Amino acid sequence: MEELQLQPDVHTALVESFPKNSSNLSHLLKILCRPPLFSTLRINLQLTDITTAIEALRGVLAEQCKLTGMAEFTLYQHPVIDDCIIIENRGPFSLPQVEKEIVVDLSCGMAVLRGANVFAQGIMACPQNLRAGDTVSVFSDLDGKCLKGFAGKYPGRKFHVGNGVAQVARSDLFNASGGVRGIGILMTQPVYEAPAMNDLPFPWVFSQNLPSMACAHFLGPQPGERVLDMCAAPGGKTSHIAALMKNSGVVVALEKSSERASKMSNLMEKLGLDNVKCFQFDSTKAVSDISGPDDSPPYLPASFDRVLVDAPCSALGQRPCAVNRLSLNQLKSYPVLQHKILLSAVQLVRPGGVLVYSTCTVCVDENEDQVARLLTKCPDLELCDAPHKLGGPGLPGSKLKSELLSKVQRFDPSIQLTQPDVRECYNVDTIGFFIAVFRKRSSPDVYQHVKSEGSPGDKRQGKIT
Ligand SMILES: C[S@@+](CC[C@H](N)C(=O)[O-])C[C@H]1O[C@@H](n2cnc3c(N)ncnc32)[C@H](O)[C@@H]1O
Repeated sequence: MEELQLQPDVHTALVESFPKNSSNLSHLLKILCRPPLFSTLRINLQLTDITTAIEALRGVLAEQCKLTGMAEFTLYQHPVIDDCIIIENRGPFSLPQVEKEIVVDLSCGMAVLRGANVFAQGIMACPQNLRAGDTVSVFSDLDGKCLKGFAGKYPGRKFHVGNGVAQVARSDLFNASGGVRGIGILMTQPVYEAPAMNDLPFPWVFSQNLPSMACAHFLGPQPGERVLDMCAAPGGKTSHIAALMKNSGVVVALEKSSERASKMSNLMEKLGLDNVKCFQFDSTKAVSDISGPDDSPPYLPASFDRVLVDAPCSALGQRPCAVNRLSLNQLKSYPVLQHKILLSAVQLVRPGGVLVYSTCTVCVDENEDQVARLLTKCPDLELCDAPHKLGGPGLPGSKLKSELLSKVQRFDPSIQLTQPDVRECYNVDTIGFFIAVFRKRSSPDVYQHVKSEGSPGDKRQGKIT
């Protein structure tokens, strides 16, 4: 695949929204098609230390490599984000294609590019005579048109993601009982070599992109505080925040989708994080003059020390992504929703408290322009420097004042890598992402409910009357 494919009107809108002199959008769309050259893992340092974690993970990944025949991977700790382990991936490799072809759905194809094996449920087409042990070439269906059970060589648009060894026969894949589960193809020669991250056998490890890890660190939650995560499922950042708080204080996690909220709640239980309270709730309605019972939403203004808005977004920073079927209406809906959630967030954070806004998209409307809009609407908000500089500055030519561009962090994988050593590129060759950190100044008329300067944590202890 050459370039991320978008609906034509979405592509036009994106081109028009990008400041003309600031970035090469076409180069960015090419990079978004490829996986990052690093995988990252977050370690819960409450449960283990980083040296032990690296040693244990090295052992597990070495076993994986023995099975696939790949060379071992290099692992090391991020120099600034102390709970982050970086793994160097490899590729792209130009590979021969073999006679037997497997076609997988697009999401499975993208997962293979990031190191996954092919799960049996992801297989759409395979030869009539496929047997366990056969060497196969794996292709990703581009248009979502390959029907499940197709036999023979699929003639539609597809691209090669690597070669592997079938673990099952065709008869096990497509049968009346819905087919087997588990690994269908063990990827021995993927176009990009990366470790398989699912099912790592340790309770202290969580597969997470570097900018996502940065969000919780930039939020800076402290043990004993009250923290709100307004768009929380599946719970990656919530669980990170809870771990950084050493499982003390309270993390309230709101999620609009009931299915996603319930999965998140199960994840928190599995991770043993008892300081998290999960609620299915619409965050645009999370602030009210009358609070919910038993610390459930909605909440009074200024109820939280820190608030994270990891907003619903167009996700146009996700990598690798060969095709995005987002409609123009969907694209246009995100800035409006994000602004509404942010306005609730601003009310819910206490004076002096911290608000972090993040998206996994490259769209200016959802990033720099959203920050500019919020600052105009909320004079009591101040854009701050994050504790670490990992991403680059905001896009010049956006609505954000030029003197503020260095305060936001845009993770733009298309920017020219200047470091000669690949090991220095892990902060750049990431998914596309954006983070802004705000602090709220005191503004008594807006926060008339708050009768003391104490933190909301104090309120629970009866210190605010
Ligand atoms: C980018 S995802 C969050 C990812 C999450 N923070 C993590 O790190 O795992 C955005 C989430 O916001 C949810 N969402 C969308 N609109 C919402 C709303 N009005 N209130 C609360 N959650 C919402 C979506 O269902 C989605 O799960």
